[in-house]
Amino acid sequence: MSVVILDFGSQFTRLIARRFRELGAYSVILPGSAPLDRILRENPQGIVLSGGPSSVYDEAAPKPAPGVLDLDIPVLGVCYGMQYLAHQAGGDVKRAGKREYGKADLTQYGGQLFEGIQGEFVAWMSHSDSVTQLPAGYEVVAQTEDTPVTAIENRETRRYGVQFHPEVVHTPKGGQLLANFLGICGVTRDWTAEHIIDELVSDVRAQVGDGRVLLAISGGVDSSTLGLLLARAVGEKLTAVFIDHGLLRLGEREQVEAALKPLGVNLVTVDARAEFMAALDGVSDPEQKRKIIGREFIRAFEREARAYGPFDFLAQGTLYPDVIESAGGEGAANIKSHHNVGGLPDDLAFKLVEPFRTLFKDEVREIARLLGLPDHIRMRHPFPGPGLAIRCLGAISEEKLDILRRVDDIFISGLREFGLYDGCSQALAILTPIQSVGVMGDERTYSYTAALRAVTTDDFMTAEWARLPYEFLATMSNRIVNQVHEINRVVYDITGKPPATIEWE
Ligand SMILES: Nc1ncnc2c1ncn2[C@@H]1O[C@H](COP(=O)(O)OP(=O)(O)OP(=O)(O)O)[C@@H](O)[C@H]1O
Ligand SMILES: O=c1[nH]c(=O)c2[nH+]cn([C@@H]3O[C@H](COP(=O)(O)O)[C@@H](O)[C@H]3O)c2[nH]1
Ligand SMILES: NC(=O)CC[C@H](N)C(=O)O
Ligand SMILES: [Mg+2]
Repeated sequence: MSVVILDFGSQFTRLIARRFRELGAYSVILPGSAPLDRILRENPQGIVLSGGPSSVYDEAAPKPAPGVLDLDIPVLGVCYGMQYLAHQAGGDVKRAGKREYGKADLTQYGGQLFEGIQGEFVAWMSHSDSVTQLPAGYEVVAQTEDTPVTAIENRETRRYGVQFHPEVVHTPKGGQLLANFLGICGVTRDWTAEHIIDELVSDVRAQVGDGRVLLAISGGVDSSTLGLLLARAVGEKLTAVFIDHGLLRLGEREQVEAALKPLGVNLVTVDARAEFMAALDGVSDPEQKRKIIGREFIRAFEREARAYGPFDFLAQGTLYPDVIESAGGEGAANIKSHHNVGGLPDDLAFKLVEPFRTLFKDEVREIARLLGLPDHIRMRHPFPGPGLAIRCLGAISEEKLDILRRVDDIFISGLREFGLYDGCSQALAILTPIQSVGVMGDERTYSYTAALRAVTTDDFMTAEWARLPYEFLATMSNRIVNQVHEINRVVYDITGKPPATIEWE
């Protein structure tokens, strides 16, 4: 039993599935045009039609396959999906005079979808078209100032539509609305992270068969959790490879080895420092750096495959944000090439095993908890695969990496010492190429500026800069300038994501 989500190209389709998972419901995303028999194979108790960039009145507008809307099960249309329901039932959809983008308050609401919801309802909108004429059998159940038809329902046929996006965090009561839809569908909400683990294990077994797997492991939460999952799925056929590319933090190699040992995965550490440094020599463009790092990772895995292999599969702890930022979504823009997705070389000889590709970080942490990953790894701040290379702006050098390593160590140890580490989702130091004038011990200095950054976020898709106490920042600034002689100025980054990103490159 499931809910089938038909994808018409929205940026948020995966978030609908994610909200259902949070509510304990199992859902499957299929292409918008999936044939009826494919949908029926999922035993759907309800169908969601996602949003999308098209307009329903366009000739080429995507549609569900014939017969899908004749099924006698509840259907929820979101944005484009609602417009499609209205259009298909004989209503009218037109380009609205006012485009609604961002937050809107519902001026009134009621009906089955909103049952039990009270108080103000903030809805997040992103549309240019609106339903201008209601089809027969439907009634309007919510409105905003600019959009008279913001939610519709037809109780008899159990067809529902919302113009806003209940799946995004900016619609705070959207989860309740989706829960109401699950109730209307009669879905039993017993789908838990344990089920997800069982499903991932059986998917991996089906994909890998008798093949051998090389797991790219970093000591971070995603790949360590994957290590435990793969140990359960394929056991002995697994070799975990940790690359020291010379871009790690102070003492990190030893810490990672010590942390991974008790997990019982078969671990190989590879020293690839010379190869990475040679390949990055003189390269200053951030995308080029990322592509080179992606390629060097694969070349290093290939060398290990020759030594310990052969391996048919390369397993990586890739998450959904890595994919979408690397332009992996339908029509999505390339923000930056994550080394494990957009940075992969074209001639990749391994087949990829990436069971977490559709999940978000907090979901992986929940899986990690159930698989028994120790908390010090589970709650560790993420550290990007390209490491310090994307925090040492412009062309890197051993000297610059060494400066950055010492600054980073002071900042991260300081956060722990002051009990602030767990309150931030991620913290980092950046070495800027800016040199400026200072005065130390009555002498003129002309040295580098270090930047500190700390953010809070759940899913790393959006983030706030952390409001660290001034006293703490003052202590950090003092320690850094006193202990790292190459630095004479420290700044704190006060930009959210968007408009900035978490890493500076
Ligand atoms: N030094 C490394 N050696 C081997 N594989 C790595 C290394 N760094 C990253 N990877 C691979 O790239 C993937 C993506 O890196 P990413 O940093 O997003 O995840 P992570 O390190 O597992 O977790 P976290 O995000 O918490 O740091 C990892 O899951 C892992 O498969
Ligand atoms: O393994 C990785 N390979 C990469 O190429 C990469 N780029 C960014 N990140 C991490 O992803 C999250 C979002 O970062 P941004 O806001 O900078 O895009 C943050 O947690 C970043 O540290 C990466 N992780
Ligand atoms: N987000 C959406 O689904 C948008 C639907 C449609 N393209 C509109 O602009 O109204
Ligand atoms: Mg990492």
